[in-house]
Order: sequence, then C-alpha cells, then structure tokens
Amino acid sequence: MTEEEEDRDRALWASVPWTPVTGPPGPTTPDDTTITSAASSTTGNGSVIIGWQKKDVPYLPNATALQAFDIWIPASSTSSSQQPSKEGSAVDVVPPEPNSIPGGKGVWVVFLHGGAWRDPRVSSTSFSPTAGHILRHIHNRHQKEDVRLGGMISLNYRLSPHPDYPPNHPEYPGDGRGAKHPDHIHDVLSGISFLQRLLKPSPENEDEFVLVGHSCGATLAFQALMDSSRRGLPPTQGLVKPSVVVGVNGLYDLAGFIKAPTKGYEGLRDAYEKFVAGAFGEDESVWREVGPASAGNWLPEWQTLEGGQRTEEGRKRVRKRKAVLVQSKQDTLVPYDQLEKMRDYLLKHATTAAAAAAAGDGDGDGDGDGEEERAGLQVFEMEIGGEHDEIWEKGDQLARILLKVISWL
Ligand SMILES: N[C@@H](CC(=O)c1ccccc1NC=O)C(=O)O
Repeated sequence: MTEEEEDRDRALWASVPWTPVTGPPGPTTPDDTTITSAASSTTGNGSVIIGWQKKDVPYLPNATALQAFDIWIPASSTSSSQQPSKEGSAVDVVPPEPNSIPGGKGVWVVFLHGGAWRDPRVSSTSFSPTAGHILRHIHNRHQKEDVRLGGMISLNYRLSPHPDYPPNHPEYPGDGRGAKHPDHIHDVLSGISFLQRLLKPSPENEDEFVLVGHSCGATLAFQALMDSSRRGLPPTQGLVKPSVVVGVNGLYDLAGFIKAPTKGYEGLRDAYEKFVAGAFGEDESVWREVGPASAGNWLPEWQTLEGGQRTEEGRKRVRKRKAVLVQSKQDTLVPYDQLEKMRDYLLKHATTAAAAAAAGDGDGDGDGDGEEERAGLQVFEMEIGGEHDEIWEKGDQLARILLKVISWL
C-alpha cells in the first residue's frame, strides 16, 4: 500500500465526525435501552454517553451514497472526557477527533443487512437497535466484566434495482441502486478491507472479528469467506477473513429453493426468482455458484488470505473457525431448511480426516441448540423466535448472541 493510498483512506475516515451515542442515566436492564445520536456535543437531559458513532463513512474513493458504513465504539474505549458543566445537569463532552482511529484492541463485529439485495428501506441502520443494546450492556457492566469489544460496523453496499422503488422515488431517492452481482460482494469486501487497513490489527488478532449477516446479508457473509476469484474479482489486497461467521435467517441455497420450494413456502417462489434474477442475472448456474450451500467446496478458501500479505506469525496461528447459524421457524420469508442445508454443507466439507464430534450445547444458553465439530470448524445451530426481521428490529436477542460470540474469542 502506497503512502498516497494511506492518506486517501485517512481522509475518507476523517470526513465524518464522531457523534455521541447516549443512553438513559443510571443502571437499567438491557431491555430499556434507548439509543439516540445527538448532533451536538452536549447532552442536556442527564443521559449518559455510552458510545461514539460515525454515520456513513465512505469506504471507497468517489463512493456512491451506499458505499459507506456506520461505526460504533464503546465510550470506555476512548480517552474523551465527560464532565458535569457548571449548570449541573448538562454534561460537556469532548468527542474524539474525527481523524482519531479506535485502538483496534478487542473483537470487531461487522454487520451486513438484508433486503434481498434490492430493498432501499433496509440499510446499515438496521443494526442500530442491536448496537445500542451492546453498548448499553458494556456501559453497565464496565469493570465488572470485561467485554472484549473493539467496535462494530454496519455496511451499506450498492443495491440492485427494485421495481417498486425507482431511483427517483420521492421517499427513497438515490444513486448506487443499479448494481449487479458481483457489485454487492465487491463493496462488502472493500468495506471490510478499508476497516482493516485503518485499524492495522496485529497478527495475533487480525482474524479476531465476527462477520454477521441477516437474510441476504448472511449470503454475503459466507460469500466473503470464499476467494474473490470465484467472482472474477481481483484479490482484495490484505483482506483477512473472520474466524467467526454468524448467519441470521439466511439465504444459502437460492437455486434449490427456486427449483423446489420448501413446503409451506411455495407462494414465495416467484418473488425469490425475481430478486435473485435482479441481483445475479438469469443464468441458473450462477445462482448455484453464489449460494454458499450449493457452490462447489469453498471451505479451504476460508483459511487463506487474499493478496498474500499475511505475516509469517499470523499464518502460523491456526485459529479454530466457527459458524453460527441462527434461524426462526416463525420466519414466513425464509424456511428453516435453508439453515439445515448450510449446516449439512459445512459439516460435509469440513476436513473429514480428524473428524471429531464435540458433545453438548456449546453456546451455553441451554435452550437445546446444537453444536457439531469437524476438524478446525465448529458449527452452531441456534433456533430463535419471531418473524423474519424481528431479530434486528428489536435487537436484544441479536445483542445477546453477539455478546456470547465475543466471549468465545
Ligand atoms: N422486502 C424485500 C424482500 C425480502 O427482503 C425478502 C423476501 C423473501 C426472502 C428473503 C428476503 N430478504 C432477504 O434479504 C423486497 O421488497 O425485495
């Protein structure tokens, strides 16, 4: 990476200021978390600052509006000060400098939203409730329990056209909505590598991050584990793949569903075919290749580093990979057998040589979820409740799952 490129990255990063994320004062239960983003640096209502946020940080030069991410860091991870002002109730706050880069220590969470590669109503903002719950939890537990969170980002990526939302739609106008595969995954990889170039994690923790996606975001999360060359894309320089991937109500075998829809979900076949063709074109063989549960064995690619920049030290460290599959049986848009197909694919293709079965319920929440292990890969199956989008709309359940996953690393 040239000095010029490094300067360019830093300028993009510094182009957006940090704003405070506030929560109600005093100890509260995780369920009454509120999250607001104040534009001014002073909170006058006695609420406390639980984190800092940047909204819409462009991750590419000449980015479209959608080539940007939101980022949240816990307040405790900055050296900014919070002091009561002379008036008593208000709090004067000094936000971190726009160019200040988070310390990089601890686990990073990267979220990919859903919306069938095309719905402009679903964006990076869908992670806000979950981020709020996590920041509140850390704020309350600070010092009692060390939650090793470095920070969280939620990525936007260019979308494919939606028939109901043309680019001149009054409520959802905007550019970046004419995307075709591989544009979506290209943007996701660009966003992650931008973050990694900024944070410069050390070889010991460079893969200590969690990639989590909802619905088609889960498809993208698994696609990010594969080599870019599968998409005809050049290697994403220096991209380190995550040690943990979490798929929530995810789409993993699009071709299989369109060919033979799951019982009870037949009515969705046409809708699937439309949004899949809109994102990937009409060629059904492409549909198979892009589905992480229907593509040829990509598991060995999860271990590799694109661009070949991994240090000797980092290469030696073979971290155990974890895939966490989360799905609701009350989801009326995605059937449970999508999870089952992904689970079976992972277990089948994981190195079978030293296959080891791990007994028990590895996630520790005691609700009968399953865990299976094949050499070097653990697969967790977690059943949740609620409708397709409920998990990110409310955020508390997803926050609990992510806090658990962070504690594993
Ligand atoms: N609201 C979306 C539909 C959608 O998001 C969806 C529908 C069926 C199965 C999965 C979906 N979302 C996956 O990201 C749309 O209007 O295209």
